[in-house]
Order: sequence, then C-alpha cells, then structure tokens
Amino acid sequence: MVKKVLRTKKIKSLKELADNQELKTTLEYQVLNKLFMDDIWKKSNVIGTVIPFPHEFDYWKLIHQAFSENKRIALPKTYQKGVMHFYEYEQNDTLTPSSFGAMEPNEKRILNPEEISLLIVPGVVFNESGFRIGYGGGFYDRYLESFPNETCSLIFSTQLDNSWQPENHDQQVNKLFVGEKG
Ligand SMILES: Nc1nc2c(c(=O)[nH]1)N(C=O)[C@@H](CNc1ccc(C(=O)N[C@@H](CCC(=O)O)C(=O)O)cc1)CN2
Ligand SMILES: Nc1ncnc2c1ncn2[C@@H]1O[C@H](COP(=O)(O)OP(=O)(O)OP(=O)(O)O)[C@@H](O)[C@H]1O
Repeated sequence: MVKKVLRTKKIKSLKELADNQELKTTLEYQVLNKLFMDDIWKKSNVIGTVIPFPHEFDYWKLIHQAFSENKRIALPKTYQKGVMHFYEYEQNDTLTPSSFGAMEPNEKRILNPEEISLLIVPGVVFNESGFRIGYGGGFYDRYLESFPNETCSLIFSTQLDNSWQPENHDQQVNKLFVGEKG
C-alpha cells in the first residue's frame, strides 16, 4: 500500500483506540513498564520526546516518570524545510502551539543531538524492522540521519504494517516497544 493511504488508515485506527481510553491506558502502561525496565531507559539521562496529540501515545506519562527520576527532557521545535531542533523542557515551562498544532518548548536551551541519550521517535506506521512513516514532514527522517545515540518508538500493535516499501531517506529506530491486546 502507498505511504499516504497507510498513514490515513492508521491515523484512523489511532483515533478509534483513543475513543477507548481504558484500553489505550492499559496498553500504554504495558509499553511503559517494558521501557522503564530496559537498560536504554535506565542509562539515559536526557530523553527526547514530544507533547502528544490526543490520538498519540500519551508521552506525558513518560515525561512525568523522567522528572521523578531526575532525568532531563528535550522537546522538538520545527522550522522550515524539514528542520527541527530540540530544547530543554523543564517542569511547568510554557509550551506554545506550532502551526501544525504540536506544542513546542521555548528556545532558551538548545540540546544538540549528542546531548540527547535516548530519542523516543513518534510515528504513525512502523514495520517490524523499525522503519517508520510519520506525518509527512520529513523532520525525523532528517534528524535521525546524523543522530548518534539510542532511538526507540512506543507504539500500539495496530500501527504495525509490513506491506510498504521504505524509501532511501527513511530512517529506522533501534527498538520498538509494542502494546498489544492480550
Ligand atoms: N506530538 C507530536 N509532535 C511532533 C511530531 C509528531 O509526530 N507528534 N512531529 C513529527 O514529525 C514533528 C512535527 N511534525 C510535522 C509533520 C508535518 C507537518 C506538515 O506541515 N505537514 C503538511 C503535510 C505534509 C504532507 O502530507 O506532505 C501539512 O500538514 O500541511 C508539520 C509538522 C514535531 N512534533
Ligand atoms: N534526509 C532527507 N533529506 C531530504 N529530504 C528528505 C529527507 N528525508 C525526508 N525527506 C523528504 O521529506 C518529505 C517527507 O518524507 P516522509 O513522507 O518520509 O516523512 P515522514 O517520515 O512521514 O515524516 P517525519 O519524519 O516528519 O515523521 C519527502 O518529500 C521526502 O522526500
């Protein structure tokens, strides 16, 4: 299936899952328990993530856990031409909506890629090798090209699909943590 059709189909599945908050929350804790037990979480002091849209994985749960373990949080701010930089987000900092609607941090303290120990990469569709389809901005494909540290994604099994062919510019994440109905 072509990327655009798959993206639309999987955004619809995510929105349907979000209509069942009880199930969504159960699956999120299933995923987070696996992540928090993993060495890639334990050894990472600076975690790159995003502020979620309602249909996305609730990254707030992870942000709260990170602060409770004295880890630092980096959030992206997007610019023109697919460029994105990460800035430090501290508890209670003000967030500002981008034109795309994603909440973004202030630009007080930039964190360069090498300062981010673990990047939690959002996305809509994933194949089992960790290749991903996002919202079509190409932001993470560009950022991951030269990102030197650990990467992973937190996903629901409904987002998995192996029927598409990754393109040359598509980037893989190192590890997938998948929540699935038991
Ligand atoms: N919560 C959250 N924040 C995030 C992301 C995300 O996936 N989730 N992003 C993950 O990357 C970045 C924002 N991603 C964006 C992706 C596309 C467009 C955009 O302008 N899209 C065009 C359509 C492009 C196309 O279909 O060809 C548009 O909406 O007009 C903007 C931002 C950073 N913040
Ligand atoms: N490394 C790159 N260099 C130049 N252009 C790129 C690169 N990566 C992606 N692009 C371009 O960006 C556009 C969007 O790519 P794609 O559809 O793969 O994004 P996506 O993975 O859905 O989005 P994102 O990475 O923001 O989540 C495409 O036109 C693609 O050619």
